[in-house]
Amino acid sequence: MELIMAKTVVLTEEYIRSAKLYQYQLPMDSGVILRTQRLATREGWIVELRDGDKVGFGEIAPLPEFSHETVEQAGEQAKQLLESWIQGETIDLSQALPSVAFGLSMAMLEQASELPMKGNYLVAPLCSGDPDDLIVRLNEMPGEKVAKIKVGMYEAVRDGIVVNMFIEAIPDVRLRLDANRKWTPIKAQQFAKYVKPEHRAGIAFLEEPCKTPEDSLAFSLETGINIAWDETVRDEGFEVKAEPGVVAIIIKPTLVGSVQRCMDLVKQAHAVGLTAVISSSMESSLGLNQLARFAEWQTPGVIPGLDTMQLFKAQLETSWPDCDLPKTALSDLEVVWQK
Ligand SMILES: O=C(O)CCC(=O)c1ccccc1C(=O)O
Ligand SMILES: [Mg+2]
Repeated sequence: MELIMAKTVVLTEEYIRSAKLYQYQLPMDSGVILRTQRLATREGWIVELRDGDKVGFGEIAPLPEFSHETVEQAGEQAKQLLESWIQGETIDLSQALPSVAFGLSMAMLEQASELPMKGNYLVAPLCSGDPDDLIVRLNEMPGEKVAKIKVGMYEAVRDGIVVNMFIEAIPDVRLRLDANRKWTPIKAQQFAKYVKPEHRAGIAFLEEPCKTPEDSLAFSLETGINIAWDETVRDEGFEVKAEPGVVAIIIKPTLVGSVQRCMDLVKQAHAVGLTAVISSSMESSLGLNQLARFAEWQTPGVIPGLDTMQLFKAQLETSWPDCDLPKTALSDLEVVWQK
């Protein structure tokens, strides 16, 4: 009898689908530069899915200079796919724009109560200014001390000195360095030359040292410094495989695509012994919280690359732990579409 009743409830709920699309704009810290442009305002969409009394949210926010789609294109596609979802159709996200696939699949996951609540908020502190600030934060960090430093912006010599300084100040630190494909093989070699050999073990990995994956692999072979793929994960035809010197893949869901695609990548990475690191594409606090939950669920024990709340001047709906920035509620946003 109980079984039959439960079934009836599910059937009726399936046909009470509704959805909303909110538009958000959040002010950024004045110093945020993405490749060639300053990002003064972060823009995107929040999708709200309802089915019966179950609700789920997702963030669709193409990142300028990184995503290939614009925020307008993403919004248009989101509306089309939401129309189908409302009709009760199963929607195929494998062909959708990455940011749309990510936001919609996350909303569906949350709506189906399949995204666990517990998040990993122990993020890898990102050094985006004064190295002394990072040392203070690392000393306060419980457990494994992992930090992320951008390299390749100034002289390779300076980067080498900064790395030596960190490892000398905090001997058990595990640095994640990120060159974002900025170096030629010669520049990368210069950097390696300045990092004292006994300090190389303090580098957990260096993300994308060179302009091409081939040069990065050669760099790792020559220097013994472990590397990780980030941009390469989004290259056409990328396949997860074990390669000498490669220890991790960085997964930025907004740039990669659906939750399912991200889970496949994590699974494939683990199968060949690589670490998978869930990382931010500068989502608002709403999306960032979901990424922290996703990271705890799919990559337990691995510190995610989510220290990007500090780049914002405001939060959205969900608070980020220990962040005292002002918060905009979803109810303050404009609903641009609903059904
Ligand atoms: O990965 C992290 O720890 C923080 C996120 C980050 O570095 C990033 C965020 C948005 C766009 C590009 C990048 C990057 O990897 O350079
Ligand atoms: Mg990177």
